[in-house]
Parts: sequence; C-alpha cells; structure tokens
Amino acid sequence: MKFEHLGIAVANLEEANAIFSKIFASSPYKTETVESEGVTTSFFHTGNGKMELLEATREDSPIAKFIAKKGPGIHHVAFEVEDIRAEMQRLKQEGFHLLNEEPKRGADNKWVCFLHPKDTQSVLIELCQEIL
Ligand SMILES: CC[C@@H](C(=O)O)C(=O)SCCNC(=O)CCNC(=O)[C@H](O)C(C)(C)COP(=O)(O)OP(=O)(O)OC[C@H]1O[C@@H](n2cnc3c(N)ncnc32)[C@H](O)[C@@H]1OP(=O)(O)O
Ligand SMILES: [Co+2]
Repeated sequence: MKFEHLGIAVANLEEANAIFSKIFASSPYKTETVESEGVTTSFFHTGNGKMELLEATREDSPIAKFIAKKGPGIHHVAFEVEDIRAEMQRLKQEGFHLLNEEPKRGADNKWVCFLHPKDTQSVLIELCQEIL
C-alpha cells in the first residue's frame, strides 16, 4: 500500500486553491466534479503523493456534513493498492467495515473504497486503484 493523497474538506474551493497554490508555488493540475460523491475536487502534486481539496456540491454530500460538524480540515487519507477487490476482501475478513461493497469511480481516474472511521482510530481511509 502506498500513500496516494490527503483529502482536505474546504468550504470554498476557489479560496482554498489560492491558499495552497501559494504554499506549493504551483496551481492545481486538475479540477473534477464527482457527482456520485457530491464533491468538486482539485489536485496538487506534492513531493510525495497528492493533495485533494474537496468542496461539497450539495447539502447531503459527506463533505457538507463534515464541514457542518467539524469545519474545514483533513477529511481522509488515501492509499493506492494494486488490486482493490482483493484488498477489500482481505480487510473485510479482518473485520473492517467497508463503506461501499463494490469499488466506485472516484476522481483522477481511480476506483475507490472507504473504510469506516469507527474501525480506524477515527481516520477515514480511502483505498484506490488506477482505472486501466
Ligand atoms: C472524489 C472522489 C474520492 C476520490 O477519488 O478521492 C473522494 O475522496 S470522495 C470523499 C467524499 N466521500 C466520502 O467521504 C465517502 C465515504 N464517507 C462516508 O460514507 C460518510 O462520510 C461516513 C464516514 C460514513 C460518515 O457519514 P455519516 O455517518 O452519515 O456522518 P456522520 O456525520 O453522522 O458521522 C458519523 C461518525 O463518523 C465521524 N466521521 C464522519 N466523517 C468523518 C471523517 N471524514 N473522518 C473521521 N470521522 C468522520 C463523525 O464524526 C461521526 O462520529 P461520532 O460523532 O463519534 O459518531
Ligand atoms: Co479522496
């Protein structure tokens, strides 16, 4: 498993892009809306992995709920795997609760699956695999 990205929940993507563009001295390399998750994302390259900023597109988005409860901040950590179905099966057998039973299409050309934070020390973990 390899670190892939850190997901940051933001209230205003334009403002957050401006802040992180100054920090990284570069612009996001892409912006993408994933309607199934109710988010618009932007991605920055970092020296090691990526940073994903997420703004809610609707009130029932996980990002809208998170911001309403906790405010903007670190939302999830994503790890790349070679075979997402095999990892999902392995982790399910280990007793983790998967938040989706089938891989779903995420941003930046990935299949994704989330583990429930109640099993992972309150850290939402995303598994992802490149869509070939
Ligand atoms: C763009 C696509 C993709 C990519 O390609 O990178 C993404 O990153 S999409 C990211 C957005 N999508 C998701 O987060 C999907 C998975 N998340 C969920 O299914 C839900 O958000 C959740 C984690 C199951 C929580 O939903 P729900 O139970 O409806 O919300 P509550 O507000 O009632 O929270 C219950 C419980 O969980 C805690 N919580 C919620 N979010 C997080 C979080 N990000 N990290 C840690 N803990 C979280 C919340 O605080 C509650 O805890 P208690 O108060 O102790 O009960
Ligand atoms: Co993500």
